[in-house]
Amino acid sequence: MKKIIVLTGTSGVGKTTISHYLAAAYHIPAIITHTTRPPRSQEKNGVDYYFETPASFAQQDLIEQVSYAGYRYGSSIQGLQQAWRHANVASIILDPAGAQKYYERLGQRVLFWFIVADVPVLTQRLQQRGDDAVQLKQRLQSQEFLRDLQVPVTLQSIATIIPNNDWRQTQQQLARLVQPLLAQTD
Ligand SMILES: Nc1ncnc2c1ncn2[C@@H]1O[C@H](COP(=O)(O)OP(=O)(O)OP(=O)(O)O)[C@@H](O)[C@H]1O
Ligand SMILES: Nc1nc2c(ncn2[C@@H]2O[C@H](COP(=O)(O)O)[C@@H](O)[C@H]2O)c(=O)[nH]1
Repeated sequence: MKKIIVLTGTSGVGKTTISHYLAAAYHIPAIITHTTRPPRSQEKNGVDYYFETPASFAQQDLIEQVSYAGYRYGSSIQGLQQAWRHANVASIILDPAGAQKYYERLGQRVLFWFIVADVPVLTQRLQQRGDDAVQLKQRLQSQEFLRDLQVPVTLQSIATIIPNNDWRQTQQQLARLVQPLLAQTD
């Protein structure tokens, strides 16, 4: 059965880092989603996101879409189909509402991994990542940031919690989770 790892957690917990690691270490492709948010300094169109205008975002064929800290985000059916053409397991980064939608549509195919880290740790990481200071301040105070510190109640029963304070320990937990998954046949 094709599977999708849904990575969720608040800003700066390491979702992108983990999705890149899953791709590099385990050949688990990351599905690229769409956003109207402007790119950060290191981000590239078609790699980190498809960066859209509000008009081009509205033309996408999306499975689900949300507003987060003032911008639109959404994931396309084509992204999922393309990833599953090449691999049995793919990953995607979604907020809790998107994760809930995927679970409703895909049921047992969804592996819901909720990433956590201590707030002082992730705040420092976001500063070091070079996030714009004004935008970072807004984000750390946003209701979405605070909401996404905890597993949504509706997904608690399927959530796997992944602490990401220490990268070596994170890698070890990922290995324990991924190896049996990749060993399963389709
Ligand atoms: N275990 C770790 N140890 C040290 N630094 C880390 C660790 N995990 C992630 N980072 C760093 O923390 C910063 C935030 O990580 P990342 O961009 O992956 O978070 P994110 O959850 O995708 O954030 P956002 O939702 O804001 O895009 C990055 O600079 C990344 O290199
Ligand atoms: N429901 C969806 N959520 C998404 C999608 N792409 C990203 N996200 C989530 O948005 C916030 C903000 O992301 P950032 O890159 O600006 O920090 C974060 O929680 C992501 O998980 C999507 O297509 N659908």
